[in-house]
Amino acid sequence: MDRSKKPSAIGVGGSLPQPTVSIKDSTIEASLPSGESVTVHLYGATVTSWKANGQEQLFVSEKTHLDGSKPIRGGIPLVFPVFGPPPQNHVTSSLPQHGFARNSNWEFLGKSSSESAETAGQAKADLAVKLDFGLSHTMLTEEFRKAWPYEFGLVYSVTLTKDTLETSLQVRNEGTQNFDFQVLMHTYFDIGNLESKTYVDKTRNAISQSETSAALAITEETDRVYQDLDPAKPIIVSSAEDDKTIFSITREGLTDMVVWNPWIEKAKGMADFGPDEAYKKMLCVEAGSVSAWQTLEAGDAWEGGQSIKARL
Ligand SMILES: O=P(O)(O)OC[C@H]1O[C@H](O)[C@H](O)[C@@H](O)[C@@H]1O
Repeated sequence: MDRSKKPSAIGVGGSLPQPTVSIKDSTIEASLPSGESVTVHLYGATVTSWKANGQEQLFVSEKTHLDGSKPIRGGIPLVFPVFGPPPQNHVTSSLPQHGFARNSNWEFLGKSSSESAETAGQAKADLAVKLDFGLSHTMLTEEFRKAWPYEFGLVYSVTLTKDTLETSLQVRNEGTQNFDFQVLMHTYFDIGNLESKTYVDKTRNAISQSETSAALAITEETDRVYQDLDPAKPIIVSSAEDDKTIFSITREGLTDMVVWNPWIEKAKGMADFGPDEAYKKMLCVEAGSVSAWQTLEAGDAWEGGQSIKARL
């Protein structure tokens, strides 16, 4: 029997609080009725804040530029189409370090929210809000378009649920030529205080040849690329002191993981990193596909993403 046209009973369903989305200047903020929120800056479609369990989960440098003159130092900058300094004599050679996605103005494509099916006694438990952002070749500066002359479309989705932050990127080849790309979600985690406790990144399932230990202690400058990981097996960032999980990251389509902490000297050398000692409260754990090139054929699309749980 089709009851869709019948008025719903007062107090059921529709009267429950819904997610809110607000747009202010160049930022989009989404909040759930349970208090979690996420903020995305249109410059780079950079997630600049994720609040969950009553606290900020991402690190943003006090000295970051937010005016579009430099990539945002913190949150989740997106690396595309090249990771690190571009190789010489390569199609990406004229691009800046980490490509152009983090230094381009994206557009907000809209929001959608969803709820899990109502189950007895557990109505609408899994409320989620998704924000979509777009970047295409027509939106790039002339300089970037010349440096990477492919016709592409990116759709970046940021989904907030009570327990997770999910970020996923769809890359479309809208041209007639194949292109190669690398991609990375350069997540700066706020880990509280590295000084009073030692934190480790448990790359439990790393099959990298050089990494024999399942856990990596962060006690000095660290910049490593772990390759060929099983994306479904979580990377755990935990406190060595009490082995408590701080973050747990699963991925789809992203088999590499970069772990980076600049430590004291490098932190001091970065003009947009501050305060100097902030290296003690941040750790970058970056899900990506960077150790090889993904080839995307004309007309094809690729998708990859991460799902993060914090301080559960
Ligand atoms: O200073 P950026 O261009 O933002 O790069 C910051 C860092 O990104 C990644 O984590 C790389 O592995 C590091 O080598 C690099 O220093």
